[in-house]
Amino acid sequence: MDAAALWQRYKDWLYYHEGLGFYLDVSRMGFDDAFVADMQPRFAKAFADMAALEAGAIANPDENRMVGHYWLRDADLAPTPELKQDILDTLTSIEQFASQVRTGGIYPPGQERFTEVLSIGIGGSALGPQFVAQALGPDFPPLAIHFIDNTDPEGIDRILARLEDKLSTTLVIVTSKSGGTAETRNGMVEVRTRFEQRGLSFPKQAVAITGRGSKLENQALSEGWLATFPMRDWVGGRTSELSAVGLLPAALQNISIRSILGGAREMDAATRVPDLRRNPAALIALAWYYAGNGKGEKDMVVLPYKDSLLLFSRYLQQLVMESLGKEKDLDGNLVYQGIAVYGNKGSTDQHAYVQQLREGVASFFVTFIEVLKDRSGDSVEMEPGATSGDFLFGFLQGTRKALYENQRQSITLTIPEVNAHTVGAMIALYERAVGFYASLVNINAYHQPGVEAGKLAAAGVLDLQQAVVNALAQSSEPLTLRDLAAAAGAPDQVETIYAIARHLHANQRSLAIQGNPGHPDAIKIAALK
Ligand SMILES: O=P(O)(O)OC[C@H]1O[C@](O)(CO)[C@@H](O)[C@@H]1O
Repeated sequence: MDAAALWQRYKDWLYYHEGLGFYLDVSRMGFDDAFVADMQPRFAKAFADMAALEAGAIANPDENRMVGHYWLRDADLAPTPELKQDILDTLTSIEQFASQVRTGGIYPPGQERFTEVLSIGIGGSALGPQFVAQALGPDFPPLAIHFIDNTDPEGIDRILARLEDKLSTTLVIVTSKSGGTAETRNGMVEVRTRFEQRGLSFPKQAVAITGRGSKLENQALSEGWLATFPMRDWVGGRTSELSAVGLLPAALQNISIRSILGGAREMDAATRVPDLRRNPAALIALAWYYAGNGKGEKDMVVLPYKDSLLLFSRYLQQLVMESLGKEKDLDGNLVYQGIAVYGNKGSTDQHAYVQQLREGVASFFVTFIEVLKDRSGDSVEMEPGATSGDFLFGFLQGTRKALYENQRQSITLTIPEVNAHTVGAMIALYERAVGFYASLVNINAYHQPGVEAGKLAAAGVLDLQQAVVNALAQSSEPLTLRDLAAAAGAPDQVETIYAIARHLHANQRSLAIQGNPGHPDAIKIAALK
């Protein structure tokens, strides 16, 4: 396509939202008019599905649940007056609680005020708050935020070491919709133990964000934690950023949660328009479908050219991959759907993997995110007429062009600046794009059956570990792996028992490996006395 034709295509497909100052360019995706025409019936269905979802249909049939994250930013949309009131009341209680904590009305025992927030959660109960904290957190927040989002002991120790002197003024938020996620429970127990070792009362400094009736909620209520906030069953973990999950930590950092919600609401209105060309989320879903042939054949590389958006790619990774990565479609056919998402930030990645993007395997399309405003205040010139921001801009444009010239496709999203309003809008944009795409390929975007298999397998490994330790304790002499497996009642699990032995040995717990661990058949395992 020559330059004039490309410019025409750019103008033909350019989407601009005046209120949000938001642009979307899909001109560098190679679809033609015939493809768009072919897709129209699928989009008609996607728009109808979305309207039904917003009206309260059971859009998550496997779990028999409504899908209501859109109601969080426009409570008038909630399908019943009770739900509407619940949303409004929760918002008010978040604002009141956060304001009292910030101003010292709610304070830790024996201290003037809370100075830190420690957020414990994983997946959808961590990624949104982490992304928003990095994107919008002020330089000097009233409460500095820290995260434990794994069951890695060293990771937990590192955070606790940083908080050591401030534990007595740390507000702990435990976030878990199910209230039973092992990693989150472990993080909570670890932190609680540290509190107790320091003579601090954990309940007096703890808040739970969790589902009604969950184990976590019961614990928080029975122990008299500072507060509990709800996670409703009609809000999924990966779409929970604009529920208490994201709003409470944001409000504690003095980020305007009304602006985040307002931006999302405005984007929701824009993505409710049942016309492909006038709907930015539909355009994104169209581009995804085209790029990957409706089967996720191309990965999505997310390249925000702004440091504060670094975690957006990680946030999108869960949103897109946990929603779209499904074995079966809604009719039960095996489809193995999904879109792989990765990314970091431009132009940093130019000096890492962009080499492969430009010249290597063409297994992807790029989503560029451009932010028009460079910084608050003036910029110095690095070279005559060129600031640091001009360089960043130039690298984005240059990479986009270089990729296109080598038949690598891209989408470009442009926002005026990173603020609460635009961040809310971006979250809403991708929530909707994922919903549309799921309709296009006929899958349930709102469940995650695959995750359960890994959780069950992990529990099985821990049961086996216990059986191994018990079997060794009853043995009067060291055992070969094969004999140990037989004694533990798991003769076909020798490899897992080898892994268990290595791990326990390295931590000097319960057993020791005798012999060269590189030769599994030659080693013996002895109980540690
Ligand atoms: O909020 P919870 O129930 O602790 O779950 C955390 C995360 O774990 C998952 O359920 C996957 O295991 C995600 O969907 C969810 O965001």
